[in-house]
Amino acid sequence: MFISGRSLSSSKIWITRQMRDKYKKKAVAHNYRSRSVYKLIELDQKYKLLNPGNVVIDCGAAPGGWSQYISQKVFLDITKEEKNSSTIADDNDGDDNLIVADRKEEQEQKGLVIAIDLLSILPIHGVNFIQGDFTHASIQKKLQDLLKGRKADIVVSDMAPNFSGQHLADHVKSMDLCEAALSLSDQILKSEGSFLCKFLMGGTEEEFKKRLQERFKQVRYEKPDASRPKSTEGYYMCLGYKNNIEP
Ligand SMILES: C[S@@+](CC[C@H](N)C(=O)[O-])C[C@H]1O[C@@H](n2cnc3c(N)ncnc32)[C@H](O)[C@@H]1O
Repeated sequence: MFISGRSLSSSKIWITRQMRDKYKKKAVAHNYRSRSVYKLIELDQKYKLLNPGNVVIDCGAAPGGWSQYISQKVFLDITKEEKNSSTIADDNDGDDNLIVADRKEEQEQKGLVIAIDLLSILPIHGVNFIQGDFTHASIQKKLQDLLKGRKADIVVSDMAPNFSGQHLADHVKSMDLCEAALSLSDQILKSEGSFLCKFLMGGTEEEFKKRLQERFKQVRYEKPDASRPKSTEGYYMCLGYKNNIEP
């Protein structure tokens, strides 16, 4: 018997795994749309990637877990910080709340988050969503239009191809998505900007890493705790874009 393309026994295994998965439980408890948000959170905590007022591009965003977290960091951190300090100074007749509102408005004006995916997503506060194939010139043109000449602080890509079951073919498609994300970064990243991309291992990732090293001061391989050990996925975390690369 099949349920949504899975046999009954593999569906049972999938459901049991989901129920046991600590990141899945955390994502539900914190209203995140994906467990994979914890991969980004781990890397953000380690490298301090995302800050209020940043310009961020999220490639392969559906269902939206990463974009939710990015939006919180780009638009709302300032509110938390200011609220904490206003708890200490509580004798100012609400002046702190005005400061919070002003600073928040300032960040909302400065910050820009653009998310792209083949699939649609439900709206997320502050996130400009483009539906379409990231590798198509028309989609990248829409992205450039939204940027209005501004440069990005960080480009993240959690894009993954539909798994065909043929490991080598999936690896090649995954590296093509990485190449597309890097090529966009060459056009829009600020000097000293960051780039994070997921890939499926399979042999050519070392070649790709060399090209990253030409462009960034630091390139590290990462396998966040939330990335399932059995999965062949890994991430390249790149810091300090050198900005002297011809696109
Ligand atoms: C692992 S999911 C991303 C999960 C996301 N980071 C989150 O936290 O919700 C990978 C996504 O990449 C998208 N994707 C794959 N190829 C793409 C392409 N060529 N253009 C845009 N999105 C693509 C898929 O549609 C899929 O939604």
